[in-house]
Amino acid sequence: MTSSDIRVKICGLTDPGDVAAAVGGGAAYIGFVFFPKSPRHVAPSEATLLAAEIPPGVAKVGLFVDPSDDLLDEVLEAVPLDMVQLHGAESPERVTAVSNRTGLPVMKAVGVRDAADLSGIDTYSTVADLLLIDAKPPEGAALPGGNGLAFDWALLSGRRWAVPWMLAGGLTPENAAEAARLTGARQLDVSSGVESAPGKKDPERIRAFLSSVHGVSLP
Ligand SMILES: O=C(O)c1ccccc1N[C@@H]1O[C@H](COP(=O)(O)O)[C@@H](O)[C@H]1O
Repeated sequence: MTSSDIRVKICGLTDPGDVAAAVGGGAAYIGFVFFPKSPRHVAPSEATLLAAEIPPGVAKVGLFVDPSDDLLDEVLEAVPLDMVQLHGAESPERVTAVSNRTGLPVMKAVGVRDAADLSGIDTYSTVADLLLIDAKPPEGAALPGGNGLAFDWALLSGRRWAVPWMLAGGLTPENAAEAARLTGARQLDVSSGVESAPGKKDPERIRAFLSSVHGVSLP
């Protein structure tokens, strides 16, 4: 077992006070949601202002769901993103195309409900710079992520991929350390677990999440 600091992404920020809580608490990544159906959606102009509060060394991630090239261009013109997160049904070819178009590292989300879904992770490990292993949304869900739903973490036990990966789905300040220990994840992504209501981040929960994984011993 080694004790190491886990890198955390706080996703779906819409408010400068929440950005300050995330940065002050040691987040490695801040996520902005460019998906109008999400309660965490921000316009490019809003994200520009929030991004200005983020110091170098903390990565600014733009979350997109099956984005058009026009949307990618519009956002990238306004917001100095460091990474693109693709959270829709993008094919491996589309992941490569987005990477080439934006010139940014691409993190591809893969939904997991049961063991049969694990092959999807292998598929994207050859084209994405980072994998985001998230719970599959419930049937008919309005959002493909950000549902506060966890999957069976034991499915990932002992599994490794050729590229770095991040664990997401239903993480909270209460379960994040256990999730990291069980899966070996060295990076975690959280959205609804640090909110007081959908789209309303809670700075206390952001700080609690970040301190809960400090110094966790990993396999
Ligand atoms: O947060 C959203 O609104 C969202 C919308 C569309 C796709 C993904 C979204 N969020 C991502 O979902 C996972 C898990 O979120 P949660 O912690 O279970 O609420 C996370 O990667 C977010 O980046």
